[in-house]
Amino acid sequence: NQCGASLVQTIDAPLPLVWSMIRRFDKPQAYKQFVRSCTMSAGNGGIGSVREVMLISGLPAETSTERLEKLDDGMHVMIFSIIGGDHRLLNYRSTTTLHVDEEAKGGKTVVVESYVVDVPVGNSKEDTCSFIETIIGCNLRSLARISEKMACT
Ligand SMILES: O=C(Cc1cc(C2CC2)c(-n2cc(CNC(=O)c3cnc4ccccc4n3)nn2)c(C2CC2)c1)NC1(C(=O)O)CCCCC1
Repeated sequence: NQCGASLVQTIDAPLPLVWSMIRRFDKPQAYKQFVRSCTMSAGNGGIGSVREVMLISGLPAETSTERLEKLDDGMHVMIFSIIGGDHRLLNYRSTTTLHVDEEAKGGKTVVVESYVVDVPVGNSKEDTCSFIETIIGCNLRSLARISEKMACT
């Protein structure tokens, strides 16, 4: 029993700049505010790499082990899955793609992040989606803030 959805964030910054932030599999803390640090336990950031994510203190979970499934610098697609950690997200898989918003002059970037995950026993599909989408929403707004600030300078 899985749930999933897609979230969209428009960013007023050039696609290459936004992509340079997203593609750093070894540095999720660059814009994910619940992440304290990250170390690579396999690979050097390319496909098949595995990262050990340490969360900020005060959260129910402390760690997450995640594997990079796809990183396409031509199509601007990144896919990672969660393969371990002291949390309750099983079979979580995230797909993030970047697009240029042709309508907006000055070339804005549209980020689309989709996920699927098993609904944990004891939780409803709605609760699970709401829980995950709150965090993804924070991450995408943080990415927008940081990218737009970098684009200004
Ligand atoms: O951004 C982050 C960092 C991140 C990663 C993690 C867990 C290590 C995976 C957490 N977390 C999770 C938990 C323990 N609760 C669960 O497991 C959990 C699972 N089902 C639920 C279903 C319904 C209600 C509550 C649920 N509760 N304690 N802390 C956080 C805390 C909540 C803010 C942030 N993670 C994602 C990313 O894009 O990197 C985006 C969000 C999804 C995972 C990937």
